[in-house]
Amino acid sequence: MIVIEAKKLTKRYGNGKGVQELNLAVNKGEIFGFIGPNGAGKSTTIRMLLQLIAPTAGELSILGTRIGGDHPELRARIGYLPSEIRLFPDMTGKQALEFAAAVHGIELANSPAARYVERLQLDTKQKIKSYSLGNRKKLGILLSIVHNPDLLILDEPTSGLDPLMQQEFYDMLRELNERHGTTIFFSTHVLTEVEKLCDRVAIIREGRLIRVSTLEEIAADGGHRIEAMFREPGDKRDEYGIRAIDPGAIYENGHHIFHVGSSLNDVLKLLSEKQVHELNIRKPTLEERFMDEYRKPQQQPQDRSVN
Ligand SMILES: Nc1ncnc2c1ncn2[C@@H]1O[C@H](COP(=O)(O)OP(=O)(O)OP(=O)(O)O)[C@@H](O)[C@H]1O
Repeated sequence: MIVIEAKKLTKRYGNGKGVQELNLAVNKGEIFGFIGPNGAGKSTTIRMLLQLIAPTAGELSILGTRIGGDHPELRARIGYLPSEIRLFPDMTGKQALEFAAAVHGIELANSPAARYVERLQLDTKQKIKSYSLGNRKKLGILLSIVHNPDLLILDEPTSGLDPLMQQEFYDMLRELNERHGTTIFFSTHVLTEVEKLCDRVAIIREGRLIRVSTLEEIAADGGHRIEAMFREPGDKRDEYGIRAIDPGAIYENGHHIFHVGSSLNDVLKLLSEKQVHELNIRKPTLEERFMDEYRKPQQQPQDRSVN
């Protein structure tokens, strides 16, 4: 079953920004990462998934319901953690959780949130106004799962959590996913988060989806990362023909960083004719592959495999 299905989903703001013709299919039980640099369109997409804003064009179905008009029944099946949570400051954590459970017509004790309060080491007797940023985040996470949603949407969920709590949070998400079959869709800038959690990842840039892949597919992309420093100072990308090999080549502090496909012959020939001061050739890390995807010159929209 497809839990999130977007076809040519578009949101255009008055300033021409937004997201353009997104095609996306997230399957039931997937942990799906949505990554992209600042301003790429992650929050805009999430707001459309939550029916907080209406698309300008395109189609969207959530949990088998075609979006358009009001769908209160869907709200009972979706959990959402916004990137910045607004909470009632004078409530205690426990009161907030009980309130959220009551809104959904359930007992807090029967909710998955009750199980995780202790795990996340949250003191729910304290008033929310005394909570640190990390504790507010923890409460937000618990509030988003109070009603055991079928689909959990998280907007930059771990910002503000220390590494130990992040790990606890990842374990919790994995457990929710395995025990309840919860489909999890989350946006992030944090690449290690994607690596630790996701089955598949969509990369968005400048409002367009540039890739949807499994992590294995991204890791298996062929190619080499080359970092070269030349005896002659300055940026040699054009003069030495480096940009002809990789239009996305970058120049930083005397280093020329570029990528080639599986064959190194052309680049070795080129380098052998120059005065090379330092050279490093290796397979890129997963993080570098993501950064490459961010930096790549914009391709024709949707010309990479999008499932
Ligand atoms: N209400 C709005 N009116 C006009 N432009 C907007 C509005 N909301 C977002 N934008 C623009 O749309 C683009 C996408 O923004 P969005 O907030 O969705 O990106 P994002 O990927 O969530 O970024 P970040 O990681 O910084 O939160 C940006 O260029 C942003 O400036």
